Amino acid sequence: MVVASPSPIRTEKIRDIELPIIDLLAERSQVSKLLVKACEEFGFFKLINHGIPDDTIKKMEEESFEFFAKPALEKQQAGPADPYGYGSKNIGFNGDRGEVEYLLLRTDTLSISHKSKTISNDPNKFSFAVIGYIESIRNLACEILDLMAEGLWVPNTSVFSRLIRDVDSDSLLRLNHYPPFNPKNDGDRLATSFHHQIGFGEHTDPQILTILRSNGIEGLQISLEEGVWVPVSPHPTAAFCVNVGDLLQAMTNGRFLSVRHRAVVNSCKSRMSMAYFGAPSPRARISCLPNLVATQKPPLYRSFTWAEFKKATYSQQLKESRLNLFKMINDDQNGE
Ligand SMILES: C=C1C[C@]23C[C@@]1(O)CC[C@H]2[C@@]12CC[C@H](O)[C@@](C)(C(=O)O1)[C@H]2[C@@H]3C(=O)O
Ligand SMILES: O=C(O)CCC(=O)C(=O)O
Ligand SMILES: [Fe+2]
Repeated sequence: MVVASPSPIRTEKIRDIELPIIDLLAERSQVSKLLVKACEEFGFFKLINHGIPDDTIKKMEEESFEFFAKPALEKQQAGPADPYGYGSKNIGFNGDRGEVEYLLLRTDTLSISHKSKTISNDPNKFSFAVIGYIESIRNLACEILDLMAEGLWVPNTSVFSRLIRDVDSDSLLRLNHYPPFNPKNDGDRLATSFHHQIGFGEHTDPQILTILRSNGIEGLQISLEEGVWVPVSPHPTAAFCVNVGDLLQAMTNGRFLSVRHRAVVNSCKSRMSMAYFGAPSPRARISCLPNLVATQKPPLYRSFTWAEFKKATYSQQLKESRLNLFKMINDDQNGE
């Protein structure tokens, strides 16, 4: 028998914190300092004056809305999400569920052109919009990563961006749609449990960097302290919210934080988000940067390939802390 677990929302605290807003048009060394500070303190920030043309964003959003407005059977033509394709309510392969439907796409041109035939009645229009959006977002991600490297005084400032510029980069685009959910109007027996107001359960993003755009409806929350959730208010002009992924935390030897976040469902408005996850090639080896290691700060994680990390990610539930599997075991911790 399935028993609804008691609602955890009553034991959670919601706190209001304003995330840093970073203006990419400000003076370069100032921007890189602010980026480093934001990644160390929050792992998240909002971005303004990012330079992505409105039209590129608009075209992508229109395609996304059009797709989610289709009848379920048509959307399923793009699926199942194994892991690329269309999914609804089931997330990943380990029993996670949420009030969300989504489309997960690889970001290489060939795969988008191919997949678009199963997604849209006008595949050329769809692939044109997606390829244009991905190209702009990838360039933006690289620009941010180079600035971060400058702020960290890393000798080779393309140390992060070269990973996602790789032709074999495993970057992803995820389109999420959270239909409005009002438990009172839902006949589902479990509907009154808090579980069903969760659109996308708490997790960290495994990749290097995530660039998220939402349709101005609130729902994203971050947790800097266990049990305390901070809603990220949609910024009227900040088109993007950026966050550090697990790989960047590992490469910066824990200086940057890959922070837990989740998406909750709005009771009357439909929410849509588009997340670009910048990832390296499966063969890429991830190790912490030498200039961030010192006698007092030994490496926190062992070196690993993205293929290894991804395998661990997909074998676990959303909420698991995957980086823990790669922690160095040092003698102090063994009490020796
Ligand atoms: C339950 C899962 C879904 C996920 C793979 C995983 O096993 C654990 C991490 C999940 C996550 C979170 C961030 C991204 O949305 C995502 C695409 C990713 O790379 O890791 C998802 C995975 C997914 O939905 O397939
Ligand atoms: O929809 C959102 O705001 C967050 C989605 C998310 O965290 C993800 O897709 O990994
Ligand atoms: Fe996420």
